Amino acid sequence: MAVEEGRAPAYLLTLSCGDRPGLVFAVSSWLMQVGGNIVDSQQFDDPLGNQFFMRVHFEAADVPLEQLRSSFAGVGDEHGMTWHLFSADAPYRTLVLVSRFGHCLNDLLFRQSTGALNIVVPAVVSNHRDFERLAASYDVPFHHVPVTPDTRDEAEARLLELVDELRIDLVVLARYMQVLSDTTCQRLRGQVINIHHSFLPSFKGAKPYHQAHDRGVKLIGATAHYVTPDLDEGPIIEQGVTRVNHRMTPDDLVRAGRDVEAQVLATAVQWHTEQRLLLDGSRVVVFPR
Ligand SMILES: Nc1nc2c(c(=O)[nH]1)N[C@@H](CN(C=O)c1ccc(C(=O)N[C@@H](CCC(=O)O)C(=O)O)cc1)CN2
Repeated sequence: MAVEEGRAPAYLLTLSCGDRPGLVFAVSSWLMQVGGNIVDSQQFDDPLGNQFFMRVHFEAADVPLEQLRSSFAGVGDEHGMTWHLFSADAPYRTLVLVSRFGHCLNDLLFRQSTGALNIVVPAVVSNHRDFERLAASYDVPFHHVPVTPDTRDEAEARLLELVDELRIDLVVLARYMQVLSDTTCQRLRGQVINIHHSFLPSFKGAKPYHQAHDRGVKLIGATAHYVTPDLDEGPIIEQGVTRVNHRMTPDDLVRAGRDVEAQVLATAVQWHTEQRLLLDGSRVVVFPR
């Protein structure tokens, strides 16, 4: 996303630490020191965990990112902060994984092509070839990485190789139906977002729409979450629902769920790339627009 003509470069600072008086003063004093101008600032104090969370969008002329980082390090250390400081305009290098259902992949590629999402997609990876032509239609390289019980480790090694080779910032599981190993989840902690096709915690597993049909629910939904080794248990980023009824077959529910899945995933990716998500243990603090 280009810097607007005449505007100073913009940055995003996110931080979390044990709550105590003076944290906002410490951050705003540092911003004064570096000549930063606040565009937007949000904070949350988790009373149960006694944790403080903050997101600051600011502009600062003539101070390179690395200099801002080395300058803020002192503030971060003094207050025991976990912090991140990024350029607000740098697009996220996003690897998209898909299996047999392509509606979320298609939606992400379209939103990327129109600039609706600040991402670049250096590659699409799949354990099937169904969406090779879709990727080609967006000039995105396609990698077929088949997964069988015998090739699961090799497939994951290839995935991590691509993450390094392509300098990936974010991995999106856009209806990728293979369970990632503990090793891969640890290696990519906080960098993998999955779209699960149910309103979690209901209907975990591979066939949630059939489970929903059999249960006779009147609402179905989708959940975007960070991926952890425990299937469908990761910290929830965003959820959405739509109304259904007794006349609808499992296939009708699959069709009704597609748009919810695509919208929920796109929102989660947008919030992640705008540094609006901070992990609070097994929960996610969201600083929305
Ligand atoms: N470590 C994790 N990996 C993945 C997660 C996750 O939460 N943690 N989510 C899945 C996506 N998913 C539901 O959203 C899901 C995918 C696959 C299965 C499953 O049972 N897969 C079977 C094979 C199914 C098939 O080949 O079609 C299996 O792996 O044995 C359940 C839920 C993505 N990865």
